[in-house]
Amino acid sequence: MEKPSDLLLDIQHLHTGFRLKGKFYDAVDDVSLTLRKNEILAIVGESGSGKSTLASSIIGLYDQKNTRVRGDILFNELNLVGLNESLFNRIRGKEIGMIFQDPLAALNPLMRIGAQIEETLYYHTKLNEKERKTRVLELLDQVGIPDPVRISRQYPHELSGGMRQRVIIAIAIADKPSILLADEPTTALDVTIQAQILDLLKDIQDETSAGIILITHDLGVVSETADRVAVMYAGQIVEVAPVDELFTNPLHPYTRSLLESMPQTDVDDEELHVIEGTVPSLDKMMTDGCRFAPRIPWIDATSHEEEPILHEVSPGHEVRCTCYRDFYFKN
Ligand SMILES: Nc1ncnc2c1ncn2[C@@H]1O[C@H](COP(=O)(O)OP(=O)(O)OP(=O)(O)O)[C@@H](O)[C@H]1O
Repeated sequence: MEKPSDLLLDIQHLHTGFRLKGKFYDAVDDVSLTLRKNEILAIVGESGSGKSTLASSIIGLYDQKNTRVRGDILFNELNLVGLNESLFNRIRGKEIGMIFQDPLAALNPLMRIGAQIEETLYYHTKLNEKERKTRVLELLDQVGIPDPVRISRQYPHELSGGMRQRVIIAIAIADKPSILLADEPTTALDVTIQAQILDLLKDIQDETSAGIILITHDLGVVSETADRVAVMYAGQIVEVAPVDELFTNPLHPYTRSLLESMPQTDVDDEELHVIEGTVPSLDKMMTDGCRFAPRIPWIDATSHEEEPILHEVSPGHEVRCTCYRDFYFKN
């Protein structure tokens, strides 16, 4: 049974809108989600579904002038929505570690690896110089880097992509944050290295009990790593479920379509076909009705709800709109 104290992040009715030609359009539209200690929550969806916007809302990294964020993101009773920049600077890196897709872009090309990790420790801890240097080597060892002394003296371009991502992870966990936010952490890496980095994230979760938000478009990554999955489409969560439940009993037509596009899926082949189309751009997004309806035009309009909500179909498994009940694939 989960304890209330396990709750790390409580996102309620989050709307994040971008200004386009003088008008705000919500790229994240009424998203409510929780993250608990020791859990890997995957957020999946095609390009443009709002995953990165959700991540940048959590860590407060957006252009204040052209972005409107409403709702609540509660972290230890602190609301991150509207938090001032100096408080956010204390939370980012220290309480919420970040891992991004492109480690090369996230590292300073002119600074040795050890110095970059030490810089984080300098800003976020009270360790003295000697302690920081020792901790740098411990961190490199923790993320599976062989010969930490040698690697700490190297520059980012001297390391492979997988090694660089390990360095980014070392920086992200340097101050033992309670939350790790990983946005497509393995997309730029080849398959073998991807698996190693995912294993490393799981090891870190085991060792630190951190809650991890893993943003990805890759359901293979999800099946191997996540505990719970939220599927996003056009700014909304369309289905959320424990990982096994999502893979064995996918309900929303969009989830089923994503699963069908996965190689070697277990879902019944005869029944499923990939649905054509893409996520609409922000200014073309429907604001009412089922946003997925245009991609399944053969489903009768009466199957959709006028204002689709998330329905709990079993404990922890929710699906948006009633159309899933009548859904079947047809080419
Ligand atoms: N700064 C911005 N200004 C205007 N529109 C934006 C901005 N950032 C994202 N968008 C739009 O918001 C929508 C959601 O984008 P977002 O990057 O969050 O999706 P995503 O699911 O993370 O996609 P990807 O996997 O390609 O990163 C898209 O239509 C995108 O074009």
